[in-house]
Amino acid sequence: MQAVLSLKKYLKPYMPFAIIAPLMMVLEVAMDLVQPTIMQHIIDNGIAKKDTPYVMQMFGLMILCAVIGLIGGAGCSIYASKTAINFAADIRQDLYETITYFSNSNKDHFTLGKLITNITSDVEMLQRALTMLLKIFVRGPFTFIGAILIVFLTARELFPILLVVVPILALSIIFFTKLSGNLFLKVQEAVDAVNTKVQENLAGIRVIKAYNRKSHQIQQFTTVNETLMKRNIQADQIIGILMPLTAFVVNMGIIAALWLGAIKVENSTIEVGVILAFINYLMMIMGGLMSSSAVLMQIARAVPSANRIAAVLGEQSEIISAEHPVTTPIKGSVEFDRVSFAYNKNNEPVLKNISFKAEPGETIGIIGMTGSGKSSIVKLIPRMFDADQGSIKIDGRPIKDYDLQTLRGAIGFTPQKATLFSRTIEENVKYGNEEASLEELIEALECSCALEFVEKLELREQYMVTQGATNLSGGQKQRLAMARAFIRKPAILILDDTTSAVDSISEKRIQQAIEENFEDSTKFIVSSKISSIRHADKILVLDDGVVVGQGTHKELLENNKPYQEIVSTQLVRGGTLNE
Ligand SMILES: Nc1ncnc2c1ncn2[C@@H]1O[C@H](COP(=O)(O)OP(=O)(O)OP(=O)(O)O)[C@@H](O)[C@H]1O
Repeated sequence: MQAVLSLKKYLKPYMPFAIIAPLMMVLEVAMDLVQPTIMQHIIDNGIAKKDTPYVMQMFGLMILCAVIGLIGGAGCSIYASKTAINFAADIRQDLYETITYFSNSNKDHFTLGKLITNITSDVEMLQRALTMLLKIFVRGPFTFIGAILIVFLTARELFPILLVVVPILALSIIFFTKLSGNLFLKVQEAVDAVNTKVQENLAGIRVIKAYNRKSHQIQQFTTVNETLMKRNIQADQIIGILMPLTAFVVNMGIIAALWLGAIKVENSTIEVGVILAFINYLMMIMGGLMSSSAVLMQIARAVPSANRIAAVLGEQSEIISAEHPVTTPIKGSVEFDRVSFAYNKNNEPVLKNISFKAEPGETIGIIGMTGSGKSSIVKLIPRMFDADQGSIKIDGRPIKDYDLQTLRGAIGFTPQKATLFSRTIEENVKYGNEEASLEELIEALECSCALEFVEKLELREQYMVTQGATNLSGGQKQRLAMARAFIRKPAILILDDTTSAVDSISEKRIQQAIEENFEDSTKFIVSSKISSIRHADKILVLDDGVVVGQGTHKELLENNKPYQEIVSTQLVRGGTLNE
C-alpha cells in the first residue's frame, strides 16, 4: 500500500480534475435515482387518476433529469480520462528518465523485460484503475446507498425484501471479487512470462535459427501460452458464475416484491407504481454493488503494477555527482591506487588491488584472459560502477570530485558491444558530439576506417541503420561505434575490445590514425590480441582481477611470464605479432 501511496504525488497537478469527475458523477447518479420515483408518481398520480397534464409535466421532468444526468456522466468521463491519462503519462515519463539515469549496478537489479513491462502495461493498468476509480467508484456506493435510502423512505412495506437480498448479493460479490482478484494476479504473472518469452525469442531469433531450435522455442512458448490461457479461463469462469448468480438473487427479490406487493395492493396499503419503482431500485442496488466490485477488482490488479513501478522509481542511483564539483577542464591523467571492485558485494572482487598511472597523451594497453577483469577496469573510469576500495584519481583529484556530466563529457568510451540506434549513420556518430560539423564527422569516420564503407552506401552518412543494426556487419558496427568516440575528441579515449571484428589491415590503420589524431588524449586500449596493444606506452597484464605485469611490450617480453605465455600462444596461432 505504501507503494501505491508513493504515486499519489503524480495525481497532485490534476487534483481539480480528479475532484470534478466524481462530483459530476454524483450529479448523474442523483438524476438516475430520481427517475424511478418520478415514474412511480406518473403511474400512481397521473395514469391511475387519468391526469394527463400531470403526466406530461412529469415526463418533462424526466427528460430534464435525463439531460442533466447525461451532462454529469459525460463530464465525469472527460475529467476522469483527462486525470488518468495525464497521471499515467507523467509516471511513464518519470520511469523512462529514471531508467535512463540508472547506473549499471541499478540496471542489474531489474531485467530488461520487466522494465519494458513497467513502462507499458503496468502504467496502463494504473491508468485503467484510476479511470474506473474516478468514474465508477463514486457511482457504485452512491447508487447502492441512495437506492436503499429511497426504498426505506418511499416503499417501507417492501424494505424487508432488501434485508434478505442485499446481504446475499453483497456476500457473493465480495467472495467472487476476492477469488477473482487472486486469479487475476496469476493471470498477470502468466502475461509477464509470455512477454519475457517473446522478447527473449525475438532478440535471439538468429541464434535460434542457426541452432535449429525453432521447435524447442515454440514448445517453450506453447507452455507459457497455455498457462496464460488456463488462468484466463479460470478468471473468466468466476466472473461468468457471478453474473447469473446475482441476476438469480435479484430475480428472486423481484418475485418476492411482486408477491408481497400484490397482497399489499389488494389491501390498498401500497400502490402499483411503488412496486415498479422498488424493482428499479433493486436493479440499481445490484448494479451499484457490481460496479463497486469491478473497481475493487481493477484496483487489486493494479496494486502489483503500482508496486513494481514504485520499486523502479524508488531505486536510488548509487552513482551521483559531487555537490561542489571540480571545475577545471580534464587533461587526462588517470591514477588507480590499490583499487578493488566486486559487482556483487557478497562475492569475491573481480578487481583486486589494481594500481597504475597513465599520463595525458599516453596509451595504456590492457590484456588478459577472458573474464580477467579488463572491461571492469575501464568501466570504473567513467563511473559506470564505483570502486569498493582504493582510489581513482583524474588529474590528481578523486574521480568523485567531478560532476558526472563533466567527467563523462571528457571521455570517449566505446564498449565491447557496439550499440547503434535506428537512426542515420550521421545521427549515430554525432551521438558522441551533437555540435560536430560535417568535416568533423568525415574525419571521425575516416579515423575509424568507416568512411570507406560509408562512401559506398547510396545515401552515405544518411544511410538508415535498422533496429539492432542488422543491416551492418559486425566490423562496420564497431567502426561506427569508434567514430562516435572519436568525434568527441575526448581527453580520455577508451576502446574496449573494439577491433575484434575489424580486419588486421584496417586495425593497423585505425591504430595509426589514433596516434596521429589523439596525441594529447590518454588512451586505454582493451584487447585480448597482442597486436592491438603492443605499441602502448604501458601494458597492464591482468589475471583473475590482479595486475600480474606492467610495462612496455619489450619489458614484458623480457621479464613477464604471463605476458610471454600470451605472446607465445598467439604466435603459435600465427598471430600478427611480427608486422
Ligand atoms: N555486470 C556484471 N555483473 C556481475 N558480474 C560481472 C558483470 N560484468 C562482468 N562480470 C564478471 O566480472 C568478471 C570480469 O569481467 P570483465 O568483463 O571485466 O572481463 P574481461 O577481461 O573484460 O573479459 P572479456 O575478455 O571476455 O571481455 C567476470 O568474471 C565476469 O563474469
